[in-house]
Amino acid sequence: MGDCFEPIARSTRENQQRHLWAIGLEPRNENATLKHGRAPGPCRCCFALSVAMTAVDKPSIAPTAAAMQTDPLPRDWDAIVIGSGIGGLVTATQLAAKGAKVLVLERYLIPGGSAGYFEREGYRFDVGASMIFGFGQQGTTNLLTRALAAVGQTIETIPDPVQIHYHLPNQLEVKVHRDYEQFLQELGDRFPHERQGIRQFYDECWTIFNCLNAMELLSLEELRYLMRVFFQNPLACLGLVKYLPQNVGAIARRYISDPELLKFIDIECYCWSVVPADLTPAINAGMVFSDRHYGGINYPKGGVGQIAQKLVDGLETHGGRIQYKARVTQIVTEGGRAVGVKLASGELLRAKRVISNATRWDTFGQLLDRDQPLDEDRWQERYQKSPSFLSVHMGVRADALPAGTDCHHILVKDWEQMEAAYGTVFVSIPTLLDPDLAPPDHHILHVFTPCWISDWLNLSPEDYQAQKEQKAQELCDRLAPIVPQLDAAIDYIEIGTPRTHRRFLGRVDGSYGPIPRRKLPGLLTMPFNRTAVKNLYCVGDSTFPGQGLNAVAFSGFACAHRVAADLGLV
Ligand SMILES: NC(=O)c1ccc[n+]([C@@H]2O[C@H](COP(=O)([O-])OP(=O)(O)OC[C@H]3O[C@@H](n4cnc5c(N)ncnc54)[C@H](O)[C@@H]3O)[C@@H](O)[C@H]2O)c1
Ligand SMILES: CC(C)=CCC/C(C)=C/C=C/C(C)=C/C=C/C(C)=C/C=C/C=C(C)/C=C/C=C(C)/C=C/C=C(\C)CCC=C(C)C
Repeated sequence: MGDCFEPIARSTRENQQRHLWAIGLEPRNENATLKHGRAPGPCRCCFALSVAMTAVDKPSIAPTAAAMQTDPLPRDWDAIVIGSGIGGLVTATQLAAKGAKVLVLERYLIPGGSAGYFEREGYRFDVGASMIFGFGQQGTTNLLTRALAAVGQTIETIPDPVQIHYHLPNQLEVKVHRDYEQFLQELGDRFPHERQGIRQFYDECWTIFNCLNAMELLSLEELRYLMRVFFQNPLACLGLVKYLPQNVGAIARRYISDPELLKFIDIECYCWSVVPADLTPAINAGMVFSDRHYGGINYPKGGVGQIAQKLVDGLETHGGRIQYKARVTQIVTEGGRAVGVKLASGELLRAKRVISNATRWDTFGQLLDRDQPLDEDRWQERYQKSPSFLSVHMGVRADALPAGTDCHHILVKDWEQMEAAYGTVFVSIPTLLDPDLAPPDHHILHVFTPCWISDWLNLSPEDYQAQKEQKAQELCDRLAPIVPQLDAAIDYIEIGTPRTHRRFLGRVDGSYGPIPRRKLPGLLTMPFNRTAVKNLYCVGDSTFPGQGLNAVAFSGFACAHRVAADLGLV
């Protein structure tokens, strides 16, 4: 177990490369199952480490060589960021680039949160989805490209020619091609009577996207910025004002009446917002439905985990620091203002500003040292936790995949079940884009489906294990349209449940994020970054504009801008 217990002396990069994300180690590592007689995969040292992390909670700093030569930790930070999800890291890097002294505290061993990775037996698995927006080269909505560039980093990416291959009820097979016209043609061929409505609907989404993509994207809580963008681009601003309170379902029904096509628009939304079109904000739909054809879906070479790693590299070269195995247990306030945080080790760290990348439920329900502010009660009355996921990570023989298989798939058997637990199946095969993530002649298959943590509580270890295996088998059986002989081709399999997501991502109930309890006015009721507690900010998917890497990157840009303005740095 020595290997993993030496991160203090290692560079961040080495620490991360040695790490194995412990998704399958819940509650113990025997959940990893290998077929074809290879020895069980997860290494004992990492199991020990994951246990050590929760049991001992002894923080360790994993500085780069450059950072190791710098001074010891300052006593007073300009900003402390709780959590190194992409929202937290974009905030931290933006602040560091503006000259702030920033410390990121991460409870886990590597950065990235749901955009992290883990390695087993020569496979590098993405913890979350592998469908990445925000890596375009033009406009202003390419927020991942921009966040990296701001701290001198770039990532090689691989373009995905098809965003999603849908396998839907009534043999509705549709591919969302990167080429917009090809996509419209294919969908129109299936619904020829709606050809015009289809174009009008998606074109209106482009109108939204073009407004966003024409302006600098910063904090909507900063009046000087709002005035500047308004004078620079009044029409785009007014366009966004118009769409902010709208959901996309109403826009779709303006142009489309075929009920099956409206169901298709629902799954187009559900697969990233986890709610149907009537509950999905129009601005987010405008982003997703257009950017996939503009900047495109691009996979980072080396896996999704590269994004967080490069942001950390950029943070450290700009004087920021990150501390791993540093679980924050309390946000400390004095006189009603946030003044610092307490770690599980008992250490108290002070900062002028505290920024939480944990979910709002965790931030205000668990971490804040005083009663939850009334604003949060109101927010919880409007938004609820989305389900979590059952995730099956597999290594499979390459010859099992038919030629021409696409990277991302969605399967729904029965429209009535689309929103039900286990109703929609998501599939990512990132090795079709980056073969280096698996051993030669093998692929990674990440299959996941929404489900609630309540299904996985109060089970004995044996029942928990048996339920995992049963549900994973049911999921695999549903993959026949994509991988006909899957069972015989599996080389490695590991199953994560909502409990795994809760434990290793630190997300309440393993939730994917907030979803509206009922129809709300678009994005209008999503909170920005400031909170009711002075000097405490939130960032990530429980802030405007919600889930998604590009969305939380926006939230990071906005949060850093607001904090920098409050610190007098802009
Ligand atoms: N394809 C995609 O678009 C894609 C892929 C992966 C992830 N995602 C999205 O990324 C979004 C999540 O990003 P995010 O930035 O909001 O957060 P996150 O949940 O990914 O990261 C939060 C981080 O905070 C850490 N943390 C939580 N509580 C802590 C505490 N008390 N002390 C120290 N650290 C703590 C966690 O360990 C984690 O690393 C989700 O919306 C998800 O959908 C999208
Ligand atoms: C001045 C005046 C008067 C006024 C003002 C107005 C204004 C300016 C306004 C503004 C606004 C803004 C800026 C807004 C923004 C927004 C944004 C940025 C948004 C974004 C979004 C994004 C998103 C939503 C994304 C998402 C994504 C996702 C979630 C993804 C996911 C994925 C998955 C999960 C899938 C998977 C699948 C398979 C596997 C198949």
